Amino acid sequence: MATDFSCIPIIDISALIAKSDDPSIAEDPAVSEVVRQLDQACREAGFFYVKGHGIPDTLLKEVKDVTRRFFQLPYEEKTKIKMTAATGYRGYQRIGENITKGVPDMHEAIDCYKEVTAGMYGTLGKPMEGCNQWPQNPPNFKALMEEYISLCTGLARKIIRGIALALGGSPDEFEGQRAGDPFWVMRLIGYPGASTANGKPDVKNDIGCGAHTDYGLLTLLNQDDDINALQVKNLSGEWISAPPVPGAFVCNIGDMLKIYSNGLYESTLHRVINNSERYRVSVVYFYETNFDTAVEALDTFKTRANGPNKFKRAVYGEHLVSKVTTNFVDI
Ligand SMILES: N=C(N)NCCCC[C@H](N)C(=O)O
Ligand SMILES: O=C(O)CCC(=O)C(=O)O
Ligand SMILES: [Fe+2]
Repeated sequence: MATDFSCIPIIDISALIAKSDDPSIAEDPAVSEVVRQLDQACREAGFFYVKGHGIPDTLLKEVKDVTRRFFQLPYEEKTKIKMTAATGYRGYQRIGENITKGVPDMHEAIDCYKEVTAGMYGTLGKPMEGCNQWPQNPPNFKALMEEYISLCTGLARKIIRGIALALGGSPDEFEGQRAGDPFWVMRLIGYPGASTANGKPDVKNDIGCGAHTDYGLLTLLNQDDDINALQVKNLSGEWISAPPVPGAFVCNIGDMLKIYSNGLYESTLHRVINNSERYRVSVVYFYETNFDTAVEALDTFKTRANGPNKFKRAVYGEHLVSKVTTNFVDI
């Protein structure tokens, strides 16, 4: 449940990282303090920063630098890995191709998804079937991103174990059928500076990405240092800035975790407006449930105390497909 938060908390999760697979995790005082902070942040804002996460700063920078260099290439080069329905919505989309609530977003991106092989999830998974399309240069682009995805998957799993405890469940609540085989999405995104987007320097407020919620469990956002562009909506309808905190990820709750928590945790609306003159890059990793799992409120004392089920059960893959197949113009 979002409140009138005015800033987004920073949580040092190092104790949780150290103990996440320890059988005594639930009794560790330092972990309990992290869990308390996660619970508070998820209830009040649905957004928080994490530091002490263990992913090297050099890697956070490298994935952004490689992304930035890709977007500097001429359009003809970028469109060699064009995203279409036939590629399973994987690949490059130009500025204005992604639409949010009917309005074109002022960003370009490479979208990647966990591989879906033919017939893997029957008709449900058909639109997402395909392999990712990676740029040829630098030659280690694919390997670098796969390494990053693997580290983000491990990190998100650990944070989700903490969130399971925060919800009054067992740390294993999201293993197995729920998210033991987590689907993932990664978006490499570029937002032109205000002047480039408009052709003149004085016009502001072009929407880099319109107000939306994320679709799955937990998002790990690695945003450019020094540019303040991400905004998060609080209960009063005010847009609160989520400025970059170097070395930290911005984390936020997705629609599936809202359902699992029976609305105790909100998937908070957020948007991007790059009013700076500079081109902004973000690398966004989305940790999701199993593709074909049906999601409904967990049965823990906290979710039960929040009253009868507030949301209809949802199948994550259906939710994703309904978004992906309506998110783009002209493809
Ligand atoms: N996989 C995720 N969460 N992508 C978020 C993209 C948000 C913009 C999209 N046009 C929308 O309207 O959802
Ligand atoms: O670039 C950002 O800061 C946020 C992007 C985002 O919200 C998304 O891709 O879902
Ligand atoms: Fe988002």
